[in-house]
Amino acid sequence: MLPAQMVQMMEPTYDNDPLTQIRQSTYGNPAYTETAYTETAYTETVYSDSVRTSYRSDLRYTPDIKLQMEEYKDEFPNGISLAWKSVGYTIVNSKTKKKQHIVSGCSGVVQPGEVMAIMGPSGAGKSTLLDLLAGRKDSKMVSGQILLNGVPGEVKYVSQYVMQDDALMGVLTVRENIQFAADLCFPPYVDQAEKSYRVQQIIEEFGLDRVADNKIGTVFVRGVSGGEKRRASIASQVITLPKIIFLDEPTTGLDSAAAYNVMKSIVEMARKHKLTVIASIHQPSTETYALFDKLCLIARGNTLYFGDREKATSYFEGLGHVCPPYSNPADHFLRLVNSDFMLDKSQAERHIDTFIKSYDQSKAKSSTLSEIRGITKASMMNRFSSRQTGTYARGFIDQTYYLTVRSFKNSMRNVLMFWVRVAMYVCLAILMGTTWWQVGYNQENINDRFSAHFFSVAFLAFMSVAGIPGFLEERLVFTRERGNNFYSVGPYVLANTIISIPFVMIIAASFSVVAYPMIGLHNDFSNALLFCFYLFLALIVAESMVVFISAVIPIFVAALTLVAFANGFFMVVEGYFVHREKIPKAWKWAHYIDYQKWAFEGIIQNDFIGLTFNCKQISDNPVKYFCLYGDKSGNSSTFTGKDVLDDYGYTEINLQKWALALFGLMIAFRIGFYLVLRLKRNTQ
Ligand SMILES: Nc1ncnc2c1ncn2[C@@H]1O[C@H](COP(=O)(O)OP(=O)(O)OP(=O)(O)O)[C@@H](O)[C@H]1O
Repeated sequence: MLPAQMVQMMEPTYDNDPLTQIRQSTYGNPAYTETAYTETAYTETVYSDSVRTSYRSDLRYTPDIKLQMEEYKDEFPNGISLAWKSVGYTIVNSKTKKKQHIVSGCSGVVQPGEVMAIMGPSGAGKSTLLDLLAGRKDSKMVSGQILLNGVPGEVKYVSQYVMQDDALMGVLTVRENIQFAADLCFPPYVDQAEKSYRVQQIIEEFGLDRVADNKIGTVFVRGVSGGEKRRASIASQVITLPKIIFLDEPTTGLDSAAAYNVMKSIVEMARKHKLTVIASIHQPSTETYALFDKLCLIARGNTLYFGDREKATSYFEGLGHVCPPYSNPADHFLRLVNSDFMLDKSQAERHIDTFIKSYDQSKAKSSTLSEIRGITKASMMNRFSSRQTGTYARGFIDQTYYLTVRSFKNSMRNVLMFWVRVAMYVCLAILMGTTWWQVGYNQENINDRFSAHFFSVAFLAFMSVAGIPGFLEERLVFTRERGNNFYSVGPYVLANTIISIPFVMIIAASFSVVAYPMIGLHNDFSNALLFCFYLFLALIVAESMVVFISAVIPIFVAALTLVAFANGFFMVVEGYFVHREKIPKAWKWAHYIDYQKWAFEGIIQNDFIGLTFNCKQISDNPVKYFCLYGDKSGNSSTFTGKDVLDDYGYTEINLQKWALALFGLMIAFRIGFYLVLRLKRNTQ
């Protein structure tokens, strides 16, 4: 039974609906307390003062219902502390085969509501430490212990890793991007109104109210500022208020004011919702640095200082490194521990060793260790238990639905991706129509007809390369969202396939409507429809090949070259330039996997069969004709389209089977696309 139904069964006797409270608690509302289900009356504040809800809990419910509801409430209303003891990460150097300590012996603790900065010079090990704490490293190479509320546990069930890039859909608004994340991250029993409420709340918390309905921005559309984009990206990734948040350099690429605003939003959110936040950061400004509660300063993978941010200055003063007046402490520390530019290598090593040793013997370290001991529960044999939700909040169908809706909006609004292509195809159709204008039914027009069909298929398919930039942009968003477990590969590939159908249909139809009558092809509506259908099939295979190749090599120039090469190659082995029988044995296989061949042959069959062509009259008395095809005795004035196809050896074409071959190729490329994306995740 869903919680919503359970709650409705309770028939509350108060004015305000407790449903909201109970549902909110399911995704971590800190205002919710453990007492929510005790059988005494109580009042509590939910979300904001403006939404003050009071209710009595003398409700009619059975013990069973109570149990189920307990399962859905916020498991950790007071947040989760994160502690790490002697954490290390060691790799084996592939060249020297020697062990290399990337991070070693790091300890620390961050309490709920606190925000910690990991700082250090470039290559110090910040990202590695962040990944270690987030449980993103291969456990075989990891040493030490990660403790959640004092006991070992799986960080991934209670945390979110916010990646550095702002991969958002540029043509969608800030609200739409965050709403998409909400749709996929909240479980199905959280209804639309509640999700929208939560979206509005996080928009306000991140100071995005003013630009909520502005587009993120693309190369064509001026969107929100860099700082707003970063905040929108972070907001969309923490919409469910995970208890622990890891941020990989959240301020990189921003000016100091934008960086400050980003960090301020994060800090306020952490305080308000008792979230534990850890961020790696490069050179924060004085104001941004002052927002942090704790500092973990590392170099060469070792801790040089861990503790309260406020105490760091006096700690280094104690070591004789006074922070000059009016200077930024963060800059001061980073300069102090940066040995990259020391010419003497051993001197540089000694310089860092001094800091490592000083910290090992410091009060700062011993008080950190005693704080960890303090929160360590009596028995370390216990494991941190949290509700281990499935990997995804929504099922396959929901994921596919939300992805399809978003892709549809994206394509409709993305001028570059779609409408420019449609315009280009229509222009090409006009160009072809005027060039092949009313191609006619004389025998000298046969070649023109073939070339019109060849060019229609080949050029339309070739121009599917125009989809590469749009796909690569979307792929970045996919990579981030998949990393955040918004959805799996299957729904993404399915949505991508579904959404390509209407758009490819529009392209095929807009081309056919213009080109077909202008060229003067087989004058029958059903033939025109079949022409359009075959172009549609060819294009959908071409699109599938584009996404497959772009998934294999997600680099624009490389993908473009490879797709162009494949299409060029398919043109060569199609059987148009070189007679099918003359294609060398070595390339025969390519002829059969060539989608252009199946489309071209289907289209010529559709056009030629049923048509009659005129031979050339060569004498008046007696009347004699010269026929290139069919009856060449000179007595016949016409020949059929079938005669032409027979002459070229196209005797076995079956329209249904040829369409099936195209469909099969589309499925094959889509399966390849799916496998590549799956495989890439596993190897990342
Ligand atoms: N898997 C690995 N194999 C080899 N070297 C590694 C590996 N992981 C990390 N390193 C090395 O360990 C060091 C620390 O890397 P890390 O990316 O954590 O540093 P960082 O402090 O985040 O650097 P930056 O600020 O420049 O991003 C670097 O010298 C890096 O090359």
